[in-house]
Amino acid sequence: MAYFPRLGNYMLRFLERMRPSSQVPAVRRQAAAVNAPDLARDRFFLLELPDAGLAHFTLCGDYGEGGTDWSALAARDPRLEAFLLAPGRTYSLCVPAVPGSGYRGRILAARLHQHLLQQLSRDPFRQCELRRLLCYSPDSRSGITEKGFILWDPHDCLEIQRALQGLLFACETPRPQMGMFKADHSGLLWQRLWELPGVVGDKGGTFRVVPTEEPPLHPLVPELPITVVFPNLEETRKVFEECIPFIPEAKEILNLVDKCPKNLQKGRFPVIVIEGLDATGKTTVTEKVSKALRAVFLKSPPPCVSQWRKIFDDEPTIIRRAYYSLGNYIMASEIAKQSTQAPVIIDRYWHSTAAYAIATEISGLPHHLPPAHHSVYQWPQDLLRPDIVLLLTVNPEERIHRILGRGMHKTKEEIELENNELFREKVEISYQRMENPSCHTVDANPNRKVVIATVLNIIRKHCASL
Ligand SMILES: Nc1ncnc2c1ncn2[C@@H]1O[C@H](COP(=O)(O)OP(=O)(O)O)[C@@H](O)[C@H]1O
Ligand SMILES: Nc1ccn([C@@H]2O[C@H](COP(=O)(O)OP(=O)(O)O)[C@@H](O)[C@H]2O)c(=O)n1
Repeated sequence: MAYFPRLGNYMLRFLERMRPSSQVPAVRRQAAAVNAPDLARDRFFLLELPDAGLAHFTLCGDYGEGGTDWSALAARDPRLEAFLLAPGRTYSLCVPAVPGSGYRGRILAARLHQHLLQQLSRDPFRQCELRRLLCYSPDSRSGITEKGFILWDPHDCLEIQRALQGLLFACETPRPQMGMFKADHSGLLWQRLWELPGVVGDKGGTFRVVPTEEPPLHPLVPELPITVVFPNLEETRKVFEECIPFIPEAKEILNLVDKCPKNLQKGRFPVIVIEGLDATGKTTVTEKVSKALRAVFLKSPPPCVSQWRKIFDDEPTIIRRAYYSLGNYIMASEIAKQSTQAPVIIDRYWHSTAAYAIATEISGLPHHLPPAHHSVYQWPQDLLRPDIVLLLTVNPEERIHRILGRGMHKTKEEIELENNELFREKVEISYQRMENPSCHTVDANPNRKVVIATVLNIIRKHCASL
C-alpha cells in the first residue's frame, strides 16, 4: 500500500536504474549463503518498496564487535540502500508484539499501529515519506509478526526527530522500537536503535543491515486465520469480545449473533450470491435478476448491523474483518428463513469478506498471495453455504468509467481500488481462488441486457428448480 506516493519520481527512477533483472542479484545470493546471522534477536524485516516490490533484511551484530567476518557479509541490495540511504534521514518504527497475549495483544498492537499511522500522516511529518515495514521471525511457524513503518525525511530536520521522540514518549509500554539508518565510511548500511533518554530498560545498539532472500511464503500468510480471515464463528466472536471495552457497539452485534438460531439449514429454494469488485454491476444485476426469478434480495452487511459500519470501517483490519465476518453469520439466519419461501439473491457474502481481507493484508505483487487451495480460500464449515456464486468481472477502464459515472460515497478500500490496480488484481485473484463453493466468472463488460441474460442463463443451468 503506497501511503504517500511522494517519494515519487526521484526514487522510482533511481530504483529502475539500480534494479537488477527479475533474478536475485548475485550479491544477495551470496549474502543468503553466508547468512547465519549473529543476531541479537532473531528478527527479519520486510520493507515495501515504492514499486510494490518487497525487500527483506536482517540486523546483524554490534558495531565494532570483534570476531565477525564482515567481508563475508559484504553483500548489498541496491534497492535497500537506495531507500534507506536516500538523501536526508530514514527512520524505522516497529510496534512490539506481546507474545502469548492472544487477540487482546493483537488488537492493542493493531490500534497502536493505526494511531502511529494517523500521527505520522499529520504535521510535521507531512513532508516525509512513509512505507510499510514488517518484522517477522524467519521460522514462519512461530507466527509472531510486528508491524511498523519506514519514515524518510528528505530534509533531515531536527523538528522531525523531536516530534518522533515526543510520539514515542507519549506511547505506553511496550513502546514502539525506533531506529535510524546510516552508512559507514565504506558505504555499508547500519541501523542504530534509539534509546529514549531516562527510560529504563530501553536498549540501544548498532546493527549491520544485511539483505536476505525472500522467504517462500509471505510472512503474513501463516497468520491470516488469526488476523483477518477467521475460520469460524467462535474465533470471530473472541476478537469481538476483546473489543467491547473500547467499542461498546461490539456487544450489540454479539447480542444479535447470539439471537441467531444454531445449526442453520437452507430452505428448498436456491441461494445465489453475486460477487465482484465495486462498480462491476452487482446491484444492477441483483435487482434485475431477483425480479426475473421472483427472488428475495439481500445485501451484506445486513441492515441490522450496517448502522455501525462506519465505526468498524475506521478500525484496524483485525476488527474491521471480524465485523464483516459476523455480518455474514447474522445474514445466514435471514438466508435460511427466506429460502424456505423463495429463491434468495445476495449482493456480497463470505467471498467478499475473505478476498478483500487477503488482498489488503498481503503486500507486494500478486505472486505473494497465499497459494491456491490454501485454507483461507475455503468456505467456513459453520457458515450457511449458497448454491451458486457468480463473480462479475469488468476491465479496469470500464470499471473506473462506471465509478465516475456513479459519483457516490466510497469506502477507503474503494478509493484504494481506484488508485491501485495491483490491489484490484489481488482481490480478483483471491476471489477466483475461493473454493467450496468456487465462483462462476461472468464477463460483465457488455451492456446491462447482455450481462443479465448471461447471469440468468448460468443460474438456470445450475439450479434445476428455476
Ligand atoms: N453492464 C453495464 N454496462 C454499463 N453500465 C453498467 C452496467 N452495469 C452497471 N452499470 C452502471 O455502472 C455503475 C455501477 O453499477 P452497480 O450495479 O452500482 O455496481 P456495484 O453494485 O457492483 O458497485 C452504475 O452506474 C450502473 O448503472
Ligand atoms: N460480506 C461483505 C460485504 C462487504 N465487505 C466489505 O465492504 C466493501 C464493499 O462493500 P459495499 O457495500 O460498499 O459494496 P458495493 O456495493 O460498493 O460494491 C468491501 O471493501 C469489503 O471489504 C465485506 O468485507 N464483506
